[in-house]
Amino acid sequence: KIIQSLNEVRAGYDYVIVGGGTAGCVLANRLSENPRTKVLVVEAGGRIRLSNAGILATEIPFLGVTLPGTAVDWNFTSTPQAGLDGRIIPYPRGFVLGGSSSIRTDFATDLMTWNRGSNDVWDRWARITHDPGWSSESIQAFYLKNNKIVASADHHDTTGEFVPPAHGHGPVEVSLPGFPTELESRVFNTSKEVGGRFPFTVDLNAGKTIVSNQVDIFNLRSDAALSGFMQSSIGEAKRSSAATAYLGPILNRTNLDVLINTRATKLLPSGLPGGRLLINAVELATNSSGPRHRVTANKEIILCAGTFGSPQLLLLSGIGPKPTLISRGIPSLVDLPSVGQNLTDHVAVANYFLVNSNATFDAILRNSTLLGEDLQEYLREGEGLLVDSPANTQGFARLPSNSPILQQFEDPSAGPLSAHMEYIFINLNSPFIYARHHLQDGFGSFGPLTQPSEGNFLTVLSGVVSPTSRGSVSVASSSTFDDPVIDPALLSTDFDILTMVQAMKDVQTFVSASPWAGFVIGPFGDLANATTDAEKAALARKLAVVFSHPAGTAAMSPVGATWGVVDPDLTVKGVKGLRIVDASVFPAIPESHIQAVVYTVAERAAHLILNN
Ligand SMILES: Cc1cc2nc3c(=O)[nH]c(=O)nc-3n(C[C@H](O)[C@H](O)[C@H](O)COP(=O)(O)OP(=O)(O)OC[C@H]3O[C@@H](n4cnc5c(N)ncnc54)[C@H](O)[C@@H]3O)c2cc1C
Repeated sequence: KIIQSLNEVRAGYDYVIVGGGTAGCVLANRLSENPRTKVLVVEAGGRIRLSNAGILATEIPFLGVTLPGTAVDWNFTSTPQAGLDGRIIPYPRGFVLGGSSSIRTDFATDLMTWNRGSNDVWDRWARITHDPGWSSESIQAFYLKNNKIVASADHHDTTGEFVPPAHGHGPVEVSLPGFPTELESRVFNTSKEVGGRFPFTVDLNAGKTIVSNQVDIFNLRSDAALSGFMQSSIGEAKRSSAATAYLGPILNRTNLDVLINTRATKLLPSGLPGGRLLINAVELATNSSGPRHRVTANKEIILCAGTFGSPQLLLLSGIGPKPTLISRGIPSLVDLPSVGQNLTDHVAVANYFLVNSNATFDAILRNSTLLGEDLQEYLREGEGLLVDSPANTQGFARLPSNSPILQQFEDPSAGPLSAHMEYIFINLNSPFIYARHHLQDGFGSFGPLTQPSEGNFLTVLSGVVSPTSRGSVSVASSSTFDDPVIDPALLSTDFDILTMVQAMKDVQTFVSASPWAGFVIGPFGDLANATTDAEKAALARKLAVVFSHPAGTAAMSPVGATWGVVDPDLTVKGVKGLRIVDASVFPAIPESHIQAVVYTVAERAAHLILNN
């Protein structure tokens, strides 16, 4: 059940899970399957489905534009980013049950994209950690356990649009795009026009995100006249989050308590059995000056507080680089230099094109009355503009094997099945709305630019998915109620900026093909003037933001390694009784969107914990 008061917390549980986010909800579900096992989840944010417009918006697929800085976001920001002309960028993170799988923000970055990661991604993890349990073959059972394909928003026959055995029987609902739009036909016709240069993959989640190693490869469906191929975590026109898929259905278990609006403020040690620090209790508080409460775990404490929250809690508890701890006045218990290091994220730039159409969704984004009508329609009939995410085509590409970039730098990708670059075409998915509002695509406000007051737009996001930039997360004080210091060091390497320039050039090449003739008028704004590589690089630094995929700050490494934070079984090095399960443990960022990878890690973690 959900509990809201520290007085309702039992003195002890078998497992205490810190963070009711994406991974935390998976563990809450799996670890409480046995009714004799008592589980507590502690979540800093609140619950879903409150009578609050902002929280309602967490469920509605299209509303990527309505939750800037709301109560469901931690509202973090980065440090000034030298690679982004010194800009400070917003860093959204879910502050609600379901965590980051439950939120979206005004950057339209949350498209609920569902990517398993190529086989290379997992096989590289197995190589890095020396644990074959992380190989693509081994993790497949845990991937199949977390998701299933459900009907798309328009309930069309999706036979042939995905590979059924590549999808499972788990609680997260994943669907193909519903209603076709004119953008898709242009994307697919471009693929057909250039033929072999643009091979396609029927299902990006069947092991390969790349089908051959050439320049400008977009993984497009050759026969996709009726729908696109981006898979999204949407079911029955609603976001399928860790909260709705894993937690909601089991809240009646009497052995599970979910304490909301409460933070874990510190991990409490209780001795040094066998020379290893034993952590078996957590300190909890509802505000910075309020009383502290202690709760004990008989078996394990599992940190699922995310890429920023988990290292923050380790540091505040004296587990991390000794010099940092000393400088913050925190007594050092375990000197683990890698805590908070290796922060990696995917950087993205929105490429805007002016289009010759009055059918984009720009009008609706400019008009709160129209958006209000659509919300009413969604609530009344479950139909309309808001039923789908605003993007249905996704492409991944490798740099050409003869690219000067690869001659200059070692290939940072996981392997030939993985990409260096990604492209997303932002459009609209509902012919119903098309008929009503004459909308098709538009200006996805993604980054520092706001929507112009007039004009119709196509937005193509280009991203670097194999970045070599590495940043860090740290603490400024000894309190969990102070924000962590987040420095993703975006575009801080030559590889990343050169690859971003290549991605931006690819986008322009692609929309210059004949299917876009008469539709794309030309690049909009600064993109129109950025004709040289140097000008494109400058524009990237001016516009780039993150895809919100931070990872790697408590990375896995082999048993006995002097680097890394957790062993391959996700137990914290040098500590007993403590595991970390969330995106912080990724030893390398996948070359794809990462929520499905988090779910898969969490399913394997549950298996490891229960078989301990
Ligand atoms: C705006 C946005 C858009 C995204 N879009 C996509 C997408 O389209 N596709 C995709 O694949 N991925 C996407 N992602 C990334 C993906 O959602 C995350 O990588 C993933 O959900 C992270 O899961 P996690 O379990 O590591 O952390 P989270 O889900 O963030 O969970 C951490 C939880 O811990 C809680 N917490 C933190 N500190 C404490 C504390 N001290 N005490 C108690 N609780 C605490 C937090 O409130 C949160 O609920 C997006 C992320 C964001 C923010």
